[in-house]
Amino acid sequence: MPVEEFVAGWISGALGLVLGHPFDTVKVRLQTQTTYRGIVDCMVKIYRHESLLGFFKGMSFPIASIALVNSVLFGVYSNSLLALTATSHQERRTQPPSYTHVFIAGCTGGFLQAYFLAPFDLIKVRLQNQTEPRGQLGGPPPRYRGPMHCAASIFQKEGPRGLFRGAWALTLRDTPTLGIYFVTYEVLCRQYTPEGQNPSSATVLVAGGFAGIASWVTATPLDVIKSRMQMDGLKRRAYQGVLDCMVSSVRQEGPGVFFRGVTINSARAFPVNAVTFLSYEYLLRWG
Ligand SMILES: CN(C)C(=N)NCCC[C@H](N)C(=O)O
Repeated sequence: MPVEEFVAGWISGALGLVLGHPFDTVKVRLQTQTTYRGIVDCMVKIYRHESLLGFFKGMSFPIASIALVNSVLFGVYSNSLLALTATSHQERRTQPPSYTHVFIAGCTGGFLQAYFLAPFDLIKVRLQNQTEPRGQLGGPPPRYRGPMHCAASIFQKEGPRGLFRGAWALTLRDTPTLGIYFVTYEVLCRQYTPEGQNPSSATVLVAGGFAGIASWVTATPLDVIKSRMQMDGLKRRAYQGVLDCMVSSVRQEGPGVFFRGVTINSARAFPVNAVTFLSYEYLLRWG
């Protein structure tokens, strides 16, 4: 099993993550809180009340976990393609796999990474939703003092299963959309690359960016539900499950609720995934 795919997935994911985290914080707030009038209002309020640091809340855990999560995604994707087509990463330029195989391998990667991602994503979302400024004297203390405290208090109150709150919605979000992610990337790379050659850096950047947008636009409805399920139960339980969360969100806020955060999700997705794919391709070519 080629391990370089896992290492390349880890490093490229970490680079993308740092770049996209401020956008991610704005997206999570828009999806789960009703106090913001839009992207700009949300950014201004975060900056005023919580300073620049407010945009980076909850980032340390994803950084620590990206090694595991992205290497599972890219490693499982590439090794599934190897199992389906018997071609390595290098051989795939001369013998390109079918889009059906790319889709199946992407879905497999997405399905497996969701279980590794679930507890880390839960902690990230809980910390991103804390609006208290850091270290302000006299103000109410935040519920969670940091990622470890957050993990420990969820574990204490709800047991190990509590750490997987929202995992089902996350799996439903990531399985098909990671198939779409890798298919979009492959279609665009093949479209703009002469046969048998490696795609140029510009092609990789554009294909990676659009793969990010296509997958996040289709992922947004379940992303909203996932974030709401993860925030549920802090005060009282509002939802019985994924379906109940969908129905009551639509009843209360209309069908537009499924596209809450789609603009910021797409704006974040382009640079994050352009950088992720560029570094992934280069690491594998040098490796
Ligand atoms: C639509 N989904 C869930 C994805 N495309 N997931 C792949 C993640 C890529 C990158 N770390 C990101 O956060 O955009």
